Amino acid sequence: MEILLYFLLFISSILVIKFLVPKRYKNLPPGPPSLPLIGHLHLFKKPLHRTLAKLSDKYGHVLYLQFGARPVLVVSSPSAVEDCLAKNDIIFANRPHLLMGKILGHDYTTLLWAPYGPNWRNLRKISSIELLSANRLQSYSDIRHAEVKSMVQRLSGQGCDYRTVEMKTMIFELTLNVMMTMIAGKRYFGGQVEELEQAKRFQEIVQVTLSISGASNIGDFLPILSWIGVKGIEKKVWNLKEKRDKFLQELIEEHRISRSGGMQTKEKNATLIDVLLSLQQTEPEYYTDEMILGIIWVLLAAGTDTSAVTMEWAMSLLLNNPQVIKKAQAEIDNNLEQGRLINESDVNKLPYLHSIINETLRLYPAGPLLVPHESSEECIVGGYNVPSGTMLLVNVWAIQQDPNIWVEPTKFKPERFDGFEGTRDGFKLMPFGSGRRGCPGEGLAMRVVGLALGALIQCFDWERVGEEMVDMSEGPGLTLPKVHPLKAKSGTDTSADTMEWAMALLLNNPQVLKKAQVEIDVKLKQGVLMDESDVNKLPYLQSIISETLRMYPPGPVLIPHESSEECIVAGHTVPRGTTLLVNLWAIQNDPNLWVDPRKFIPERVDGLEGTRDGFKLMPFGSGRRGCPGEGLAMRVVGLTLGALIQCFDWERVGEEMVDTSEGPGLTLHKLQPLEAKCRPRSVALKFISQF
Ligand code: HEM
Repeated sequence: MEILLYFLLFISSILVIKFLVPKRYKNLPPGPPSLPLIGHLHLFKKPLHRTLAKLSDKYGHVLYLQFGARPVLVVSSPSAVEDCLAKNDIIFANRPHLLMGKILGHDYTTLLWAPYGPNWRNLRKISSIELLSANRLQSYSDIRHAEVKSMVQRLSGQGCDYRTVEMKTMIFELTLNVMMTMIAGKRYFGGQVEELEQAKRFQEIVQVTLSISGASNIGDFLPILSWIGVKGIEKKVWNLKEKRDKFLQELIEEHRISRSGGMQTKEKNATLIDVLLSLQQTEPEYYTDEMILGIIWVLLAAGTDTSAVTMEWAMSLLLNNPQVIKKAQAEIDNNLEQGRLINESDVNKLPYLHSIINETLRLYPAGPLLVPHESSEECIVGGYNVPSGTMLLVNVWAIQQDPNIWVEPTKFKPERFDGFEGTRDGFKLMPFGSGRRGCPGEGLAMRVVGLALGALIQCFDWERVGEEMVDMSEGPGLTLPKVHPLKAKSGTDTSADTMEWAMALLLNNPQVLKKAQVEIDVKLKQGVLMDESDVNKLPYLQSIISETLRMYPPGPVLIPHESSEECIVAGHTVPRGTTLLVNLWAIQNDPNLWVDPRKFIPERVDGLEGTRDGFKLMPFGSGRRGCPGEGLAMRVVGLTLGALIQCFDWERVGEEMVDTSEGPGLTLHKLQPLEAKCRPRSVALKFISQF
């Protein structure tokens, strides 16, 4: 079998060299030596923009590479970009045929993937005039304001102390909600989600899309691998397409039904699907469902992650540069009336905020290599001949950090944009691309990013989670994601640690969660959110908390005591002035005292009143220096945990059990912050919707 495979590879490499590798051109741009068959694929290291920047430094800013069977031109100087995207704009206004475009782009017919020609021109016209025009965007400004307000409310609901916030998730959900409300009038994340099943399906589609977007498909460069049956990520992408198309088709159907039922939407409230369906009525042959579906997906795919990663980078840069946050807060406070949340029209009066966004887009452009273009004819770039059918990568990242163009290019200095308007400076700053295939969503992106970032700066003080600077490493993927999702501090306490442990244990023991839900449903009044006095009626919930405190006492070694006199302990003499460390954790997990001590079995403390069992269970310590906050902690944990169990169904994020490794420090906290999936329970929907 192996011999056959090598034979096929050999034969196919000869075929590729003969038929696919372009005939020798004279005056091609320079490039490093290449290997047979794979060309320069062995140099393909992520992040690709950094690898290509190093190669360009060595071989020149017009660089010619061979990714397997595909010739590639990499440009990384303003004049070379001008040659491609201004002088030869039409020639380079095509996209290469890659697997994603074939499957997710409906055989290269959608706006993102279509070749330059009448179909692309028409799609572009529709998006500019009908979907993303200034008027249309203005008509959706309330949607964006409401989403940003809801994010601020959720963050403020966490109290006045600093708390750690999962910034990445929060920002990503905000942009998805904004886009889906504009497109279909639906929000799928956060509070007030109405169609839970639909929301869950959508969330799954988004997750798979994100996991696929960072993967490269080797078959795009070595087609022979596809021919001999090496499919790579192809199957995953087909599955995604099937689920995505079914989901979007149902959304279109829903809108069609409500329109035909006489619920014609007023122009102001029309969603983008409504706009496209009314165009379908006038020209059904062109505006097919498949075409509408393609447009919606491109807007979602191109518009969500790009804006979200830009905000995440901006917040990371701000956390590492607190003086910039202070200056931006002062600008907002001086320009807006006190007590009012920033709105989109305010953003225009805030040049420093605008400079922060430009400086973020300069350092971390969401498309560091733009989207690949392809030449439809032979042309000249930087004095070199470039064959037809060459894939073009514009290394915007390298240009925007070039020390010959920018002073101290790696430093975050929004002031460098003082007095600068817009987001484009010739060909040296162009985070949204340039020319015919430049980004049509720039207006929307700048509104969403400006408003959301402005609100986060206006409404909150921010701090890093630890002493260290926020890690700024870049991950793989198309939209320059951060390797480490951003968290920021907005307090920490033992009650929070206990709740996190309890939730982790419940996720790993779903039968306990079910039993606790049944107890709450049976003992409490239906349709009413539990309150503190209910906790006393719920012995199983209390057992869960006691068992959590047994396995993971917040103070695993009690706060040190000291003997003021000589005394006898277990028959031994202990001198005066001895520090006493009580290893509570060891006692509470001692196999001589507890059966299967590392197993989470709340039933073992059935019938126990309070949280104390002699000296074998005493999470709050004992005696004169025992914890005076026990009562408060039990109320907070009991009520919060109870409400979480009452209101939501919980699931682990993946198949694996939740990692319960313990972190360093005096309080026993989880090493890995807990992540979980939840959805509101039907019994609780009514009161959740009133929050
Ligand atoms: C900060 C946010 C964003 C950034 C940095 C960004 C950047 C880009 C870049 C660099 C390109 C490729 C240009 C080229 O190939 O020459 C692009 C294309 C595109 N963008 Fe954006 N984008 C953002 C947000 C959006 C939004 C909100 C939408 C729409 C809802 C959108 C829709 C598109 C589409 C449809 C294309 C493909 C255009 C075509 O091929 O004709 N983008 N964007």
